[in-house]
Formats: sequence, C-alpha cells, structure tokens
Amino acid sequence: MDQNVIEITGLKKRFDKSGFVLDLPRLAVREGYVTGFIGENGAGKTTTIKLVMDLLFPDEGEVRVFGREAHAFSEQIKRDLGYIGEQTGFLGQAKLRTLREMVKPFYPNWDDVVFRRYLDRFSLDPGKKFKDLSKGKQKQFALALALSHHPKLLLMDEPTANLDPLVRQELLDILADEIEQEGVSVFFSTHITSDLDKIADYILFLHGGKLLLEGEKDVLTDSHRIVKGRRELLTGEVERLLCGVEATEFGFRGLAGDPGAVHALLGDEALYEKPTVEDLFLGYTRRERGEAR
Ligand SMILES: Nc1ncnc2c1ncn2[C@@H]1O[C@H](COP(=O)(O)OP(=O)(O)OP(=O)(O)O)[C@@H](O)[C@H]1O
Repeated sequence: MDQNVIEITGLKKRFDKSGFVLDLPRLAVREGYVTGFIGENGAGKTTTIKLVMDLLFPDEGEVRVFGREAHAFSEQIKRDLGYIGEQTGFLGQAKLRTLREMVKPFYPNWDDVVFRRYLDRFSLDPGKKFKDLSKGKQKQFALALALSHHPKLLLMDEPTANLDPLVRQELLDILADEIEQEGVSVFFSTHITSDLDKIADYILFLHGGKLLLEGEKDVLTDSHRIVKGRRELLTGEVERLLCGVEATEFGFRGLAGDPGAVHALLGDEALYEKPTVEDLFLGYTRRERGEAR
C-alpha cells in the first residue's frame, strides 16, 4: 500500500492575469488513505485539483495519477477516478435518470446497484431535475455518480461545503465505508478543518501556491502543542518559539512546533494542549502573514 495515487514533481503553473504562481517541487497523495488539502482562499487548491484532472496543463513539471502521466493518459485515468468539483458541471435541466444515462457509458465499471443504493440512501428522486435539487442534494447526487463506477481515487474540491452538519457527517461516514470496503483513496480540499480531524490520515497545507506543511495528521498534531499561559510568561524568547500568538493583557496562546523547547523555558507554569487541524492551520497561516500579535 506504499504507492502514491497522485505524484506531482517540479510543477509550476502561472496565471499571467492574476500573477498567481503554483510552485510544487513535490506533492504526493498516498494510496488507501484520506488526504486533506487545506489552505486559505486563493492558495491554489482548485488549481492543483484541476491539474490532476487534466483540466489545466502545467507550465513546467509533471503530474502523475496511478503512476501515469495525467495528460497523456487522461481518459484511462478518469475511468478510475471519482471527481466532485466545486461547481457540478451537470446539465441543470436534465433529470437525474437522464444524467445517469449520459454518464454511465464513460465508465466500464459502472454499477447500477450501487447507483440505486445511493439514490435511495439520499432520498433522491430520479425523476427530478438536477437544477431543482438543493445544493446539498446536488452534492449527494454528484457523490452517488462518483461512487457508482467503483473509483480507485475520489478527488473532491470542497465536497462538504454547503452541507448541513447531519448530511456532512453522513458523507464522512460514507467515505469511511468506501475506504474500508473498497480501499478507495481520497483526496479532498476543504475549509472545514473539523472534517479533517475526523477522517484525514494525511494533511497537505498549501499557502500562496506552495506546500507549507505536510504529513501524517496524528504525527503533526502529536508533535505540536498549543501553549497557554499568563501574559508575563510571554518573553521575547518564548514568542520566537511560537507561531500565531494571540495575546491579551492577561494571557497568551500560541502554537509550538517544538514544545520541548517551550517547556524548557516555562515548565509547568504554562498549559500544553494537543492542537486541532484548525490550530495548525491558523498558527502557520498567521506566521506566514507575519500576523503574530
Ligand atoms: N484562470 C485563471 N486566471 C487567472 N488567475 C486564476 C485563474 N484561476 C485561478 N486563478 C488565481 O489563482 C489563485 C489560486 O486560485 P485557486 O482557485 O486555485 O485557489 P483555492 O485555494 O482553491 O481557493 P478557494 O479556497 O478560495 O477556493 C487565485 O489567486 C486565483 O485568483
């Protein structure tokens, strides 16, 4: 299982109009795991996903999916890939059953039993038009289509946006089932970091077009600590060991990448808590923006 389903090397993608540059010397998504892709608005997540989907072409470097070059093998790759984009590109006027007819021929592994099972599970009426579904129901339909051809990789751009907490939890449960039963790999971007606390094995954190932090989620959260203490403990020396420091008259809070070094200075005078993915995200983003206090 030590394969990478996505492997990007030496990639550069520039948008002359906006001046944005995506610069990824190396990015890998491992087979059989859930990898969460986070980053602030405009960090380049959608651009990366579009490059993997061969909807954009790199200026430099290479994108490989299932070990094959993404552009040259685009058709073969897509057969094994379930994609849910930010905007579902379905023809809104079409009924769900018509959309099934349109999509099915592209996938040799199409499975009507799975498709019907998900329509039932999501209470989706095949006679309804896509445009008449709520945004959440549209996402569920997109997921039903994506899962009905037994993909090896689910590639999703903000799949849980616009979903109420119950539907979001159901989607996460479905992903967990698919991983367990079908061994599917999952790569998805999100702003809802609590979803990553729940199901991600790996985290890729993009900032300004570059990978800022990556690794196994448990290793990242175990190796960092949120440090809290009284305001007078926040000396310059302590502050240099923290990122994303928030301080008031009375106290402070900051993320430590080397908690041992902070403990050597503050000992048990401070509190040390395991961070969430959101804590990591905020700490590193603020550090990059030079926003600390
Ligand atoms: N076709 C394009 N032409 C010019 N600039 C573009 C184009 N597509 C994206 N960009 C710019 O590239 C940057 C990255 O955009 P991208 O959509 O990949 O970010 P994102 O991380 O997905 O953001 P969000 O979380 O807001 O969806 C942004 O500054 C965006 O304006």
